[in-house]
Amino acid sequence: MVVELNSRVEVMEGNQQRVEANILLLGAHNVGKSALTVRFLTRRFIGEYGDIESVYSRVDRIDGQNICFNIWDSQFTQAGEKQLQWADGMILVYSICDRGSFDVVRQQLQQIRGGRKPSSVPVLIVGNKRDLQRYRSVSSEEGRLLALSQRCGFFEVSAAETYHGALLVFHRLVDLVRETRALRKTNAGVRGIVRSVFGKKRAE
Ligand SMILES: Nc1nc2c(ncn2[C@@H]2O[C@H](COP(=O)(O)OP(=O)(O)OP(=O)(O)O)[C@@H](O)[C@H]2O)c(=O)[nH]1
Repeated sequence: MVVELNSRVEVMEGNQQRVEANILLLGAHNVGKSALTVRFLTRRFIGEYGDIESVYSRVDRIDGQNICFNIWDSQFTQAGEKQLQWADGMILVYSICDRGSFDVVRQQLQQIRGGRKPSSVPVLIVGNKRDLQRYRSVSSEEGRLLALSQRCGFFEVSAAETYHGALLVFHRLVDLVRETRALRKTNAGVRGIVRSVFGKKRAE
Protein backbone atom coordinates (compact mmCIF):
# COMPACT_ATOMS: atom_id res chain seq x y z
CA MET A 1 0.00 0.00 0.00
CA VAL A 2 1.32 3.45 -0.90
CA VAL A 3 1.12 5.91 1.97
CA GLU A 4 1.46 9.67 2.23
CA LEU A 5 5.08 10.71 2.38
CA ASN A 6 4.82 13.29 5.10
CA SER A 7 2.98 11.19 7.68
CA ARG A 8 5.49 11.59 10.54
CA VAL A 9 2.89 11.42 13.28
CA GLU A 10 1.58 9.55 16.24
CA VAL A 11 -2.13 8.97 15.62
CA MET A 12 -4.90 7.70 17.85
CA GLU A 13 -6.71 4.47 16.89
CA GLY A 14 -9.75 4.23 19.15
CA ASN A 15 -8.10 5.16 22.43
CA GLN A 16 -4.80 3.51 21.43
CA GLN A 17 -1.79 5.43 20.24
CA ARG A 18 -0.27 4.29 16.93
CA VAL A 19 3.35 5.18 16.34
CA GLU A 20 4.47 5.85 12.77
CA ALA A 21 8.05 5.04 11.77
CA ASN A 22 9.30 6.04 8.32
CA ILE A 23 12.10 3.73 7.25
CA LEU A 24 14.25 4.38 4.19
CA LEU A 25 16.24 1.59 2.52
CA LEU A 26 19.28 2.67 0.55
CA GLY A 27 22.07 0.79 -1.19
CA ALA A 28 23.55 -0.13 -4.55
CA HIS A 29 21.50 -2.01 -7.13
CA ASN A 30 21.00 -5.73 -6.73
CA VAL A 31 21.98 -5.96 -3.05
CA GLY A 32 18.56 -7.20 -1.91
CA LYS A 33 16.71 -4.10 -0.67
CA SER A 34 13.43 -5.31 -2.17
CA ALA A 35 14.08 -8.87 -1.00
CA LEU A 36 14.55 -7.67 2.59
CA THR A 37 11.45 -5.46 2.42
CA VAL A 38 9.27 -8.21 0.95
CA ARG A 39 10.63 -10.74 3.48
CA PHE A 40 9.66 -8.46 6.34
CA LEU A 41 6.24 -7.60 4.88
CA THR A 42 5.16 -11.06 3.69
CA ARG A 43 7.66 -13.52 5.30
CA ARG A 44 8.42 -14.74 1.76
CA PHE A 45 11.41 -14.70 -0.57
CA ILE A 46 10.10 -14.59 -4.12
CA GLY A 47 13.43 -14.38 -5.99
CA GLU A 48 12.72 -11.64 -8.52
CA TYR A 49 11.44 -8.17 -7.76
CA GLY A 50 10.11 -5.48 -10.07
CA ASP A 51 11.51 -1.96 -9.96
CA ILE A 52 8.48 -0.09 -8.69
CA GLU A 53 9.50 2.58 -6.21
CA SER A 54 6.94 2.56 -3.40
CA VAL A 55 6.30 3.13 0.26
CA TYR A 56 4.84 0.01 1.87
CA SER A 57 3.19 -0.28 5.27
CA ARG A 58 2.85 -2.91 7.94
CA VAL A 59 1.57 -2.59 11.51
CA ASP A 60 3.16 -4.67 14.31
CA ARG A 61 2.37 -4.70 17.99
CA ILE A 62 5.55 -4.11 19.98
CA ASP A 63 5.63 -3.58 23.78
CA GLY A 64 1.85 -3.06 23.78
CA GLN A 65 2.00 -0.34 21.12
CA ASN A 66 0.89 -0.46 17.50
CA ILE A 67 3.85 0.50 15.34
CA CYS A 68 3.20 1.36 11.72
CA PHE A 69 6.29 0.69 9.60
CA ASN A 70 6.26 2.84 6.45
CA ILE A 71 9.06 1.41 4.32
CA TRP A 72 10.49 3.28 1.34
CA ASP A 73 12.37 0.79 -0.85
CA SER A 74 14.46 3.27 -2.79
CA GLN A 75 15.67 2.73 -6.37
CA PHE A 76 18.37 5.39 -6.11
CA THR A 77 21.90 4.92 -4.83
CA GLN A 78 22.09 8.63 -3.87
CA ALA A 79 19.55 9.68 -1.25
CA GLY A 80 17.51 12.74 -2.23
CA GLU A 81 16.78 15.61 0.16
CA LYS A 82 13.09 14.62 0.23
CA GLN A 83 13.97 11.07 1.28
CA LEU A 84 16.35 12.24 4.01
CA GLN A 85 13.73 14.62 5.39
CA TRP A 86 11.08 11.91 5.35
CA ALA A 87 13.10 9.19 7.10
CA ASP A 88 12.94 8.52 10.85
CA GLY A 89 15.46 5.70 10.40
CA MET A 90 17.59 4.31 7.59
CA ILE A 91 18.85 0.90 6.52
CA LEU A 92 21.95 0.93 4.31
CA VAL A 93 22.21 -2.40 2.54
CA TYR A 94 25.21 -3.95 0.79
CA SER A 95 25.88 -7.46 -0.49
CA ILE A 96 28.68 -9.34 1.29
CA CYS A 97 29.69 -10.62 -2.19
CA ASP A 98 29.97 -7.18 -3.78
CA ARG A 99 32.74 -4.89 -2.54
CA GLY A 100 31.49 -2.07 -4.76
CA SER A 101 28.17 -2.11 -2.87
CA PHE A 102 30.08 -1.74 0.43
CA ASP A 103 31.81 1.34 -0.99
CA VAL A 104 28.40 2.74 -1.92
CA VAL A 105 27.35 2.37 1.75
CA ARG A 106 30.47 4.31 2.80
CA GLN A 107 29.55 7.12 0.37
CA GLN A 108 25.96 7.16 1.57
CA LEU A 109 27.15 7.42 5.16
CA GLN A 110 29.32 10.37 4.22
CA GLN A 111 26.33 12.04 2.62
CA ILE A 112 24.11 11.38 5.65
CA ARG A 113 26.62 12.10 8.43
CA GLY A 114 28.91 14.57 6.72
CA GLY A 115 26.47 17.13 5.34
CA ARG A 116 26.25 20.73 6.49
CA LYS A 117 23.42 19.64 8.81
CA PRO A 118 24.41 16.08 9.78
CA SER A 119 21.34 13.93 10.23
CA SER A 120 20.80 12.43 13.67
CA VAL A 121 18.42 9.73 12.47
CA PRO A 122 19.38 6.20 13.51
CA VAL A 123 21.10 4.15 10.80
CA LEU A 124 21.62 0.41 10.49
CA ILE A 125 24.18 -1.11 8.13
CA VAL A 126 23.07 -4.48 6.76
CA GLY A 127 25.27 -6.95 4.89
CA ASN A 128 22.88 -9.14 2.90
CA LYS A 129 23.32 -12.46 1.02
CA ARG A 130 25.01 -14.15 3.95
CA ASP A 131 24.06 -17.50 2.43
CA LEU A 132 26.62 -16.90 -0.37
CA GLN A 133 29.70 -17.39 1.87
CA ARG A 134 31.83 -18.83 -0.92
CA TYR A 135 31.55 -15.55 -2.85
CA ARG A 136 32.15 -13.33 0.17
CA SER A 137 34.32 -10.28 -0.56
CA VAL A 138 33.51 -8.12 2.50
CA SER A 139 34.36 -9.61 5.89
CA SER A 140 32.01 -9.31 8.87
CA GLU A 141 34.74 -7.38 10.73
CA GLU A 142 34.88 -4.69 8.03
CA GLY A 143 31.13 -4.22 8.22
CA ARG A 144 31.15 -4.12 12.01
CA LEU A 145 34.07 -1.66 12.12
CA LEU A 146 32.41 0.71 9.66
CA ALA A 147 29.22 0.62 11.72
CA LEU A 148 31.14 1.23 14.95
CA SER A 149 33.04 4.18 13.49
CA GLN A 150 29.82 5.81 12.29
CA ARG A 151 27.65 5.06 15.36
CA CYS A 152 25.40 2.70 13.39
CA GLY A 153 23.93 -0.69 14.19
CA PHE A 154 25.16 -3.67 12.19
CA PHE A 155 23.60 -6.91 10.96
CA GLU A 156 24.52 -9.62 8.50
CA VAL A 157 21.49 -11.43 7.12
CA SER A 158 20.21 -13.55 4.26
CA ALA A 159 16.88 -12.40 2.92
CA ALA A 160 16.88 -15.60 0.85
CA GLU A 161 17.26 -17.94 3.80
CA THR A 162 15.34 -16.60 6.77
CA TYR A 163 12.55 -14.28 7.83
CA HIS A 164 14.09 -13.88 11.29
CA GLY A 165 16.99 -11.70 10.11
CA ALA A 166 14.70 -9.24 8.33
CA LEU A 167 12.43 -9.09 11.38
CA LEU A 168 15.39 -8.39 13.69
CA VAL A 169 16.64 -5.57 11.45
CA PHE A 170 13.32 -3.71 11.17
CA HIS A 171 12.42 -4.16 14.84
CA ARG A 172 15.86 -2.99 16.02
CA LEU A 173 15.58 0.11 13.88
CA VAL A 174 12.16 0.94 15.28
CA ASP A 175 13.54 0.57 18.82
CA LEU A 176 16.25 3.09 17.92
CA VAL A 177 13.69 5.45 16.34
CA ARG A 178 11.63 5.38 19.54
CA GLU A 179 14.72 5.94 21.71
CA THR A 180 15.78 8.89 19.54
CA ARG A 181 12.31 10.46 19.77
CA ALA A 182 12.23 10.02 23.56
CA LEU A 183 15.67 11.65 23.82
CA ARG A 184 14.58 14.58 21.64
CA LYS A 185 11.49 15.09 23.82
CA THR A 186 13.63 15.07 26.98
CA ASN A 187 16.12 17.51 25.45
CA ALA A 188 13.31 19.80 24.30
CA GLY A 189 11.86 19.67 27.84
CA VAL A 190 15.20 20.57 29.41
CA ARG A 191 15.70 23.41 26.90
CA GLY A 192 12.22 24.67 27.78
CA ILE A 193 13.01 24.69 31.51
CA VAL A 194 16.36 26.41 30.93
CA ARG A 195 14.67 29.03 28.74
CA SER A 196 11.90 29.68 31.24
CA VAL A 197 14.35 30.02 34.17
CA PHE A 198 17.15 31.99 32.47
CA GLY A 199 14.82 33.83 30.11
CA LYS A 200 12.89 35.15 33.12
CA LYS A 201 16.06 36.23 34.91
CA ARG A 202 17.15 38.21 31.90
CA ALA A 203 13.76 39.90 31.70
CA GLU A 204 13.76 40.81 35.43
N1 LIG B 1 21.46 -15.67 -2.63
C1 LIG B 1 20.77 -14.58 -2.30
N2 LIG B 1 20.21 -13.82 -3.24
C2 LIG B 1 19.51 -12.73 -2.85
C3 LIG B 1 19.37 -12.36 -1.49
N3 LIG B 1 18.65 -11.21 -1.44
C4 LIG B 1 18.35 -10.90 -2.70
N4 LIG B 1 18.86 -11.79 -3.56
C5 LIG B 1 18.78 -11.78 -5.03
O1 LIG B 1 19.50 -10.65 -5.51
C6 LIG B 1 18.84 -10.06 -6.62
C7 LIG B 1 18.53 -8.59 -6.34
O2 LIG B 1 17.58 -8.51 -5.29
P1 LIG B 1 16.65 -7.21 -5.12
O3 LIG B 1 15.91 -7.38 -3.85
O4 LIG B 1 15.88 -6.96 -6.36
O5 LIG B 1 17.79 -6.09 -4.98
P2 LIG B 1 17.59 -4.49 -4.90
O6 LIG B 1 18.68 -3.98 -4.03
O7 LIG B 1 16.19 -4.15 -4.50
O8 LIG B 1 17.87 -4.11 -6.42
P3 LIG B 1 17.44 -2.75 -7.21
O9 LIG B 1 15.92 -2.74 -7.24
O10 LIG B 1 18.06 -2.92 -8.55
O11 LIG B 1 17.99 -1.57 -6.49
C8 LIG B 1 17.59 -10.92 -6.87
O12 LIG B 1 17.87 -11.85 -7.89
C9 LIG B 1 17.35 -11.62 -5.54
O13 LIG B 1 16.71 -12.87 -5.71
C10 LIG B 1 20.00 -13.19 -0.50
O14 LIG B 1 19.96 -12.96 0.72
N5 LIG B 1 20.70 -14.27 -0.96
